[in-house]
Amino acid sequence: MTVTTSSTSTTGVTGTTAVPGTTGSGAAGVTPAAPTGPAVPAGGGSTTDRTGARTPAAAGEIGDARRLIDDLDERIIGLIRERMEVSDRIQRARIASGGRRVHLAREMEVLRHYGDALGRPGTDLAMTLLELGRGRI
Ligand SMILES: O=C(O)C(=O)C[C@]1(C(=O)O)C=C[C@@H](O)C=C1
Repeated sequence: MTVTTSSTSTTGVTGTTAVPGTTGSGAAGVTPAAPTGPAVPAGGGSTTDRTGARTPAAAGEIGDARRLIDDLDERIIGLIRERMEVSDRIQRARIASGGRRVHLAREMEVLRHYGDALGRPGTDLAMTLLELGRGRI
């Protein structure tokens, strides 16, 4: 199944773009443009492009900021992978010494660290990082 979203550039050109992960084939997840959506949002107003902006200036700013976010996300993913490797190394050492994979007291420290820094979503993030490191328990 392919889900498409309607988009209209600030130049008024309307097309469709596949939502990532919803295409059955195609590496880039992009389907050929086929005009479907309205050129003007329901309820009036100016045109929007794929950023949701209503002006070219805002679209440019959002596009620039999204590139920064994509770069940050790539670095975050790299750090997460690095964390997983270090976590695996610790667990192997503990298991080889006769200990258990999981060390709950340490997990509490990690959860508190993220919770103190980022609040409840930080605790959730730490739970995910721990799961990535040692699997589900
Ligand atoms: O610090 C440890 O002892 C680890 O094994 C690493 C780690 C983690 O990913 O932070 C993973 C599993 C443990 O249950 C606790 C923490």
